[in-house]
Amino acid sequence: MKIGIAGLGAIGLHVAQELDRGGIPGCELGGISARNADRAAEANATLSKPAPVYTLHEIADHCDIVVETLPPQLFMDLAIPTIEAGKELIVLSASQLMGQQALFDRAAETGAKILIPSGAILGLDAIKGAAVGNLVSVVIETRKPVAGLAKAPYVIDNNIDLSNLSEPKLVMGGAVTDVAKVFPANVNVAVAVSLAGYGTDKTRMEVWADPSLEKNQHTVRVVSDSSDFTMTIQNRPTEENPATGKITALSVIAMLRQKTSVLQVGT
Ligand SMILES: NC(=O)C1=CN([C@@H]2O[C@H](COP(=O)(O)OP(=O)(O)OC[C@H]3O[C@@H](n4cnc5c(N)ncnc54)[C@H](O)[C@@H]3O)[C@@H](O)[C@H]2O)C=CC1
Ligand SMILES: O=C([O-])CC(=O)C(=O)O
Repeated sequence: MKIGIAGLGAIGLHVAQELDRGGIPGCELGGISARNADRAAEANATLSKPAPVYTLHEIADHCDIVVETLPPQLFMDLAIPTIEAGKELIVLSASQLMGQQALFDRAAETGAKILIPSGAILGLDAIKGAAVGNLVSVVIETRKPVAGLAKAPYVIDNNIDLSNLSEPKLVMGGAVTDVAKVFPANVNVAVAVSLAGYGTDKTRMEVWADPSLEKNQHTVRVVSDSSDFTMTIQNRPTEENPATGKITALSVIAMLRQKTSVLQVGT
C-alpha cells in the first residue's frame, strides 16, 4: 500500500520516517505534501529515499491511504479530493469533522473511508463497545498547565484570571459542540471520544487550568449499562510542537501496522 503524508510537522514527519525505514510492513511512502518546496526538500533530506511531492489536491491520486497531519484550517483542502478519489483518509485534525455530515455521506457514495486513530487519547475501544449497549454519560476532562491556557482567546476575552492559581480552576464546561466553539485548539481528542460513541452534543467536556501540571492530561469518565470506566492519560510533548503529544504519531504508525497484521487487538 502506498501511504501519502499531508503535513510534515510533529506528527507527519515521524510517520514518514517510519515508513521510509521500512517499519510498517506492506506499506511504503507514496508521496508527501508540504507547505512549500523548501519544506518538502527539508523533509526529504531526512529520508533515505526522497518521496514524490504532491499538492493537497493531487496526493490521493497517487496513494491508497492519505494521512492528514495538517494545520486544521487546511483539512478540507485535502479531505474533499481524497474522499472524491474514494481513498482512505486518516484524520488527525478530528475537530474539523464536526458538522461535516456531507463529507461522510459523500464517502459512502465514493467508497472512501475516514479513519480516526486514537492519537493522543485512550479508551476509544471501550467506548465503542459500551455504545453498542446504552451510554449514560461520557465526560472528557482536559487539564492543562496554566501557561497552556492563559493565551486562549476565550480566557482573554472573558477576563478569566489564571494568575496565581493555588488550585485547579474550571475554565469552561459543556457539550463538546459548545466547548469546541471557544477552544478550537483543544478539541481533537474530545471529538474523537464523541465520535466513538455519544456524539458531540451529548459528550461533555471540561477544560481545567491546573497549576500542579506540566503536561496535558485527559481523563475520560464513562457510565453505561454494561460498564463504568475512568481513564487518564498524560502526554509527553513532542520537541517540534509542545501542544502535540509524542504518542500521537506512534498511534498512527500502530494503525498502519494493523492494516497488514494477522492479529487485530482491540475493537
Ligand atoms: N487527534 C489527535 O489526537 C491529535 C491531533 N492533533 C492535530 O493534528 C494536526 C497536526 O498536528 P502537528 O503535526 O502537531 O502540527 P504541526 O504544526 O507540527 O504540523 C503541520 C505541518 O503542516 C505543514 N503545512 C502547512 N501548510 C501546508 C500545506 N499547504 N500543505 C502541506 N503541509 C502544510 C506545516 O508546515 C507543518 O509542518 C493538527 O490539526 C493538530 O491539532 C495534534 C495532536 C493530537
Ligand atoms: O493532548 C494532546 O496531545 C492534544 C490535544 O489535546 C488535542 O489535540 O485535542
